[in-house]
Amino acid sequence: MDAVTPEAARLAGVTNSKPTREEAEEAVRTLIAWAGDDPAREGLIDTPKRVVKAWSEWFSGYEADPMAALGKTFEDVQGYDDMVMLTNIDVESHCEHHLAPILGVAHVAYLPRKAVVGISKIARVVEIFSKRMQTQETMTAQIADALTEAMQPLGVAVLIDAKHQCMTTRGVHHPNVSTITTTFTGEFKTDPALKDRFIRMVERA
Ligand SMILES: Nc1nc2c(ncn2[C@@H]2O[C@H](COP(=O)(O)OP(=O)(O)OP(=O)(O)O)[C@@H](O)[C@H]2O)c(=O)[nH]1
Ligand SMILES: [Zn+2]
Repeated sequence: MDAVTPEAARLAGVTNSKPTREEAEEAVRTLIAWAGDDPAREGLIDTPKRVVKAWSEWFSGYEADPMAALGKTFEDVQGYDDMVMLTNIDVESHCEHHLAPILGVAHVAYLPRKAVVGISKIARVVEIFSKRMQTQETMTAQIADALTEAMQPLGVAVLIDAKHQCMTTRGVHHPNVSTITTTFTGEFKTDPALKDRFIRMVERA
């Protein structure tokens, strides 16, 4: 994570440069000491380096632009005009309140107006938004917004079903609770039969 993209800066509301890798590693040493261990002991000596590297994977979504991922659309689909749906897209995110993992799946559908996108790009968009500090509600809405902006479809449906480790491994400690969030736009909002079809597909996914 060496550069802050304009997209990331806008989202974070910052324009100043980010801390150096060395400063980030020093912050990890501080947290290790605060937790009660010795950051200088052999087993922990390389941990700050590893943690910073892991963070650049877990938060790689600040570097990526979802609209660039959705930049290429196709119109030659032989008149195909029904719902396109991807189920069980893995979601590996972190809650913005505790930086604890959010693990689950996203189900995403859209009703094309004209343009469609490569199906892998939908999974990429889920990944880009999930690899940021998030709330599940924001992530759900952002995925729907990005697809709407890129394709101007007749409607979008997004359902995320996830477990928040801030709730399952600490705090209120309910290990079995799942959180489900949905965003429906356009015809998914106005046509109950279409929304029902989406829900039924999710149930059998
Ligand atoms: N709405 C929403 N809440 C979330 C999400 N991720 C975590 N939270 C909640 O954010 C809240 C933060 O509450 P606070 O009272 O500020 O923090 P806390 O003292 O750590 O709360 P507890 O988790 O209840 O121990 C908690 O209720 C979390 O369950 C999310 O994606 N969406
Ligand atoms: Zn949390």
